[in-house]
Amino acid sequence: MINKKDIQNQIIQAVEIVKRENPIVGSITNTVTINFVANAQLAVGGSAAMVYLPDEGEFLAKASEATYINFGTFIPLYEQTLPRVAKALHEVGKPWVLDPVAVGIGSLRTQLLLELKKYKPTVIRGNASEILALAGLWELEGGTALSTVRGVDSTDSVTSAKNAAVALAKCTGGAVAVSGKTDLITDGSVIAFSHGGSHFMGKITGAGCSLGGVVAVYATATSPFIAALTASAVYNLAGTRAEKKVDGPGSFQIQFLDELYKANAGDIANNPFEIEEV
Ligand SMILES: Nc1ncnc2c1ncn2[C@@H]1O[C@H](COP(=O)(O)OP(=O)(O)OP(=O)(O)O)[C@@H](O)[C@H]1O
Ligand SMILES: Cc1ncsc1CCO
Ligand SMILES: [Mg+2]
Repeated sequence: MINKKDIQNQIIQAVEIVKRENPIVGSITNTVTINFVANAQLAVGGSAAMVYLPDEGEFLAKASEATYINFGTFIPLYEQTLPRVAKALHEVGKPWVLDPVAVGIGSLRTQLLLELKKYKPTVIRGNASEILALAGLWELEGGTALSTVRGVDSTDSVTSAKNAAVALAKCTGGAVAVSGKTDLITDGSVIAFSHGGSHFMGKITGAGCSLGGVVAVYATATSPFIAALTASAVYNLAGTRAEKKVDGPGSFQIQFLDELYKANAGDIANNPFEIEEV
């Protein structure tokens, strides 16, 4: 039986370990939101390091405690960097988070996302359209054709990606997090729905990218499922709190970072969520 209190205790532990240990997390992420990703990782207690080059990525894969790989602004160099880094992570058994941004919009991006399947990302994080399309690309149940993706923003509901998320989690043995108005997090046998956040999160770029970076920070301290749930919970809590203090997306982004920093372990664990068994 899944026990909500037990999950909340694990969230508290993860938050406190991260704040105490300041774990180093390497990222290969898009140029649009790279600064926001690093700032969010620092705000929750992590230490950020961003790279592009293959050998530097391999170095960080081993030297850092977790890694974040985001496909946002794709460049040809990644044809070398990403498989080498994912292979290194798989071999040393370090946790890593995959954000398959805009899966399906180009052939190299598609080819590399197919290639990464065998390195089993610890957590896959994306919006509903990306989770549906990645499951389709990996030929899993619940997936859709790649051609449904139009860009980096979601056109599908979180609940429509439920079967795809479960299938992806069963395929990797890790966790999958689908973001939207309500976030869905699963390890393939349990599903959590995390509530809160703000409509302003869809009006700033990088809420999802930075969420992925923060999942990687928590993945240094706990299981893939708890890491993804903890990150969603602190995002939803900080989003709810920030919205009350601002009147537009510019000030929201600044206030959101402050609220990420100020959120304490107990409040994060108490952010509303429910669980169900698959
Ligand atoms: N309408 C909304 N209401 C509440 N929270 C939201 C809303 N839209 C997004 N969020 C929150 O914003 C965060 C990012 O989710 P989103 O689905 O926007 O990611 P994304 O599309 O990958 O973003 P990006 O690619 O711009 O980084 C999550 O924590 C999610 O809960
Ligand atoms: C807007 C945008 N374009 C490529 S990556 C990115 C950041 C959100 O995914
Ligand atoms: Mg995204």
